[in-house]
Amino acid sequence: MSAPTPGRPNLILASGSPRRLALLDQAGIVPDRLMPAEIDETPKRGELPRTLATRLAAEKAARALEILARDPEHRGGLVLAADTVVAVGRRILPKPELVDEAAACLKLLSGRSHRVYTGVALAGASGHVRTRLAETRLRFKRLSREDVEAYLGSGEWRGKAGGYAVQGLAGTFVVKLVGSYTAVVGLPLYETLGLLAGEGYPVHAGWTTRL
Ligand SMILES: Cc1cn([C@H]2C[C@H](O)[C@@H](COP(=O)(O)OP(=O)(O)OP(=O)(O)O)O2)c(=O)[nH]c1=O
Repeated sequence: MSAPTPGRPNLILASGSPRRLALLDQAGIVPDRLMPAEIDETPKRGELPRTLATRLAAEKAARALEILARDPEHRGGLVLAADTVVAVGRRILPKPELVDEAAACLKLLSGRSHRVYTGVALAGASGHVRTRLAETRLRFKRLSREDVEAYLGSGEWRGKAGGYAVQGLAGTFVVKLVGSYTAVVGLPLYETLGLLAGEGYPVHAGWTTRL
């Protein structure tokens, strides 16, 4: 995807999420390759939301590494993955595909505080996986019937953790956000750049003039 820079490790983004790619781009980082990783995202019995987000991020990175290991063209590199979980207390909300599921999420989030946990994982060339977690607390306004109906009609909830996307229309629901906005959208940039820098990735190399 980008011309390789001498001495820079290859970066593989183990994600099919256009938002994660856009967030990396916002940080001036363009991955060399995309390798979405399909894994079972079912929570374990009694698993805490924060544990789930970290575990799934690590599993996505490990799964992409496994696939890459079978590719003779692949010469090591860093594999980055993330997972976002929305929770009210210990209750983990789904990524709705059906309108009824999305309506149930909005009902639960209306007028309340909830937390968004985004785990980010970076597998180094040796296969060792490091993880970081960003926890963000949000409070939504009390949603009116019109809010809910209009939002459900927008379709923006589909496939999003908790049935909303803060970067879209649901941004109008947020009364308060404490933590990382980029983590809510899907990739915590502070934590991600920390992991990349720790593996020797030149995180500022793409910070050229942008006018
Ligand atoms: C809460 C919230 C989630 N989301 C999205 C981010 C993620 O794409 C999705 C959570 O699902 P994830 O399972 O974290 O990610 P994904 O399956 O979409 O992508 P991949 O595993 O290939 O990386 O919800 C938003 O876009 N905005 C938000 O405000």
